Amino acid sequence: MASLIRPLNISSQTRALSRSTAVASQQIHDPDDPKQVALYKLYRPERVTPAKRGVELLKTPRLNKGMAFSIYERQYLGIHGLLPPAFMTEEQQAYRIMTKLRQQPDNLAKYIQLDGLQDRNEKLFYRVLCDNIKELMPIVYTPTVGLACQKFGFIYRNPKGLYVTINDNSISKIYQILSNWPSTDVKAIVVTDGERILGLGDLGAYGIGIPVGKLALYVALAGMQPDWCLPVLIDVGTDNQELLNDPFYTGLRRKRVRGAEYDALLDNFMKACTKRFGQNCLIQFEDFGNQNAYRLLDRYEKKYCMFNDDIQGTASVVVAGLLACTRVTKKKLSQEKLVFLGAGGAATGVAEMCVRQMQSEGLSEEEACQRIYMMDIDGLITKNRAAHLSDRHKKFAKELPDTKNLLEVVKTVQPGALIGASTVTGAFSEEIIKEMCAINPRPIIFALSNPTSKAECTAEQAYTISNGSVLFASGSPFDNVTINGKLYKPGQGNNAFVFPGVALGAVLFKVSHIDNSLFLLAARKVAESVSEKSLNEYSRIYPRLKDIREISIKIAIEVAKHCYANGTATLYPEPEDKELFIRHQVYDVEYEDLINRTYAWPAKDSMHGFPVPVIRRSSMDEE
Ligand SMILES: NC(=O)C1=CN([C@@H]2O[C@H](COP(=O)(O)OP(=O)(O)OC[C@H]3O[C@@H](n4cnc5c(N)ncnc54)[C@H](OP(=O)(O)O)[C@@H]3O)[C@@H](O)[C@H]2O)C=CC1
Ligand SMILES: CC(=O)C(=O)O
Ligand SMILES: [Mg+2]
Repeated sequence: MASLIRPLNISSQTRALSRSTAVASQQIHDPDDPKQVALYKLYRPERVTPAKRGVELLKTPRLNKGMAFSIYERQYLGIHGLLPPAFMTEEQQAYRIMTKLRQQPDNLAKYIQLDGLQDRNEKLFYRVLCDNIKELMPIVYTPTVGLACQKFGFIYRNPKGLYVTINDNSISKIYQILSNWPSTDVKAIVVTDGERILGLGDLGAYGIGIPVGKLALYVALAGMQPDWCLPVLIDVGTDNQELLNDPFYTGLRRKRVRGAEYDALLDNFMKACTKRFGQNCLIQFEDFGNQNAYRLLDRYEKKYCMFNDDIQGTASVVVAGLLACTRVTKKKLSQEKLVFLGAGGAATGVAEMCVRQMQSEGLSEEEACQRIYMMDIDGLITKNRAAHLSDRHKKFAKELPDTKNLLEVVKTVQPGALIGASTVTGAFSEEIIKEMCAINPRPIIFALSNPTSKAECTAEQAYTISNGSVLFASGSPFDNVTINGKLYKPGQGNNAFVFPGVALGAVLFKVSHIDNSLFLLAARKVAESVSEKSLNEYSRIYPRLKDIREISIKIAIEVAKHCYANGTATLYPEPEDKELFIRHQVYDVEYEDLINRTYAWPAKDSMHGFPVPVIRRSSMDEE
């Protein structure tokens, strides 16, 4: 421990470095600028002295600071003597957590430890998550969250969201449930019905882990306030027989309800949310099954402030990756041919956004669709299959023979990019990757299916088989790969680059509807955030994970500009300086002083009166 923690008076620059991701909110504070001070006072989040005291305060995760409570707080708030007499800074607590976490035997144990921390001390949970995002995102999010969902009944300890079931099918009942949630200031809901949890299929009520994980990223990657966020599981049963037989299953033991009753539940849910939390409450749909995802998006997108992350968020992040690739291939997206393995919500959303991007580059819609080839479980989408295709897929149908053979399709089409969102592990075989390399000097291969166990190929396979020429991305993270002494850093093509920023903009500027074109704007922001060094030195076509927080702010600014221009932003007066407005409201992972809760300018380098240790950045957090 002594070698890692050095008590000393460190310069503000060193501290800023060690906390760079955590304090984005304070980066432009200048107490000498009266304009900034005035705006800060106008936009600062409400602060009130907590009504809770004593043990009750220590058991409130949003307020608890453990041994970081100062002597004044301990005495004033009735907790003196309830804690060990020593004091710890937040940094020391974070260090202790990380040390223990790294000693856990596996990722599920790490997930459980972090889950427990979130239940005890919310601010410390986010502090640890923000400071170690590259190391911990695979725990709170894909791939470990998938395993946690599969084992949810067994590892269950505390509820972290709301459950609305088919037995609560009326607006008043759902309103009642929403009213039971302790925060009245909910501004964003992530909801799933658990039918398509990552690529793991129907996990029913165990799917609650996904909204919980997505909302943890709202806070960690965009600085949303935790009490604005509500995870919801809609339980209409499950068709997963294993779960129905599972003694620990936490949901309704019945087959899935479909049809009119299901639709009525969803309608009632949307109305009840709006009634309870207001018409600007954002509702993010997540991991709905193929037959409902697009249908519900079409049904609600013009009526509510909502989006489907798997369709629109994924589309945005994949187009971002493709745009970054154009800087290497020196070909516009509209000059590429693309083959998709999978034609569900994710792949179809991406294909449609590629069409929009190609149109912006001068192609007609028909010409753009001609460049896109899609395969589903029945094979290539061809004109022969037209009678059984949805309208969405008809426009991509090709005058080609039916085939289920991806290699044959790649040989026939000669695509520049191969994109997998199929949940088929290992579908991109050595032969297929070699064929892509024979066609292209820099083939684009995205294995987007989650979790890692479902990826169409691994990073190692893609880089090794292509001898490093591939422009690769995957939905779940892979380790770096070294070939012939050269280091390759696979980017994570995951909607986590997009949904936090879009949500932040939508919530802060009180957007009434999420216009689909926002996602194309977000894609361009993500693409332009990829550095030349990243592209040229490491073939990495996505930004670093630790940059997402700043990217989210950029995306939120784009959302604001676009929504004021098209009249969907309803926050008035329109903030003159949107960036400052955002930065003043994002969540700060530094503990607050609970008794001196004045509206003072936040101290730039508050040391809590104690020596502050320097925490070494995680070795995984390098470039
Ligand atoms: N990286 C990221 O950010 C994201 C990744 N994903 C991942 O993408 C995957 C798919 O998600 P989503 O589109 O929402 O799921 P869907 O269930 O909507 O779609 C899956 C698609 O894969 C097709 N498919 C299944 N088996 C095969 C096969 N053997 N050959 C060809 N196609 C096949 C299905 O065909 P059919 O339609 O005929 O059933 C369907 O079109 C998941 O693993 C998910 O985790 C999703 C969102 C974001
Ligand atoms: C990333 C994501 O949203 C998914 O795999 O479903
Ligand atoms: Mg999803």
